[in-house]
Amino acid sequence: MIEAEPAAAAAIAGPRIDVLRAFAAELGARGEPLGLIGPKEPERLWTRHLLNSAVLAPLIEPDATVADIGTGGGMPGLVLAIVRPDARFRLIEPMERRCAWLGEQADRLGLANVTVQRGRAEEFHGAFEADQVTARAVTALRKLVPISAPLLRDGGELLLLKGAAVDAEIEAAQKQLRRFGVDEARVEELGAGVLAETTRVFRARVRR
Ligand SMILES: C[S@@+](CC[C@H](N)C(=O)[O-])C[C@H]1O[C@@H](n2cnc3c(N)ncnc32)[C@H](O)[C@@H]1O
Repeated sequence: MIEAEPAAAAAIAGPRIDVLRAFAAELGARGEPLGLIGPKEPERLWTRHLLNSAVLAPLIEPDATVADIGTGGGMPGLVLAIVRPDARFRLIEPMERRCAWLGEQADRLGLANVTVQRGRAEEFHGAFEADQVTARAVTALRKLVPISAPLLRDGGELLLLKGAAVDAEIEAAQKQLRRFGVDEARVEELGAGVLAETTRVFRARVRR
C-alpha cells in the first residue's frame, strides 16, 4: 500500500504539490517492480523519500545549476526539480534503466529544467561547473567528496544527504575534505517539527 500523503506535504511542495503527487503515484505504483525502490518503500514513500528530498528545496539557490549524483528513482534530484522549477538540474546516473525512467518522468511531468546524463559522476569532471551538488545514498563522504567536489564552480556548495553515521563519515573523510578544498562544513537537520523523519544534510563550500 502506498503511504497516504502527510499533512506537511502541501506546505513543503507549495504550488508544485500536484506535480509531486503525480510523481508519487507513479513511483508508488511502478518503483518496486522496476527495482527503483525496495518492497517496503511504498509504505513510506512520502516520509522517507519524497519529503525527505523536498525539504532541501529552500537550500537551492535561485536559478542555480544543480548536479544530482546517483539520482536512481528520482531522489533527491527529480523531486527538487519538481519543487524548484526556477533551477536547472543535471541528473547523473550510470544505470540505463534508471536514466530511461528519469527521462520518462521528466517528460510526463513537463519538467523542462531537467537533463538526464548517463554515466558516473567522475566522467563529468571538467565538463561543466555546477553551483550546487546534491546526492543521497550514493557512497560514504570519503569517496563522495572526490567525485562530487570537482563538479562545482569555485565557491559552489555540496548538499549531501546523510544518515545517523554522518559524524563518523566526516571523521573518516578529513584527508579528502582538505585535499578538495572543502570549507565551512556543517551538518544541518531539516524538517524538524514538520516531518516524522528529519533529513540530515552535510553542507559545505568548495574552494579551489
Ligand atoms: C542506493 S542508490 C540511491 C538512489 C537515490 N539517490 C535515492 O536516494 O533513492 C545509489 C545510486 O547511485 C548510483 N551511482 C553509484 N555510483 C555512482 C557514481 N560514481 N556516479 C553517479 N551515480 C552513481 C547508482 O547507479 C544508484 O542509482
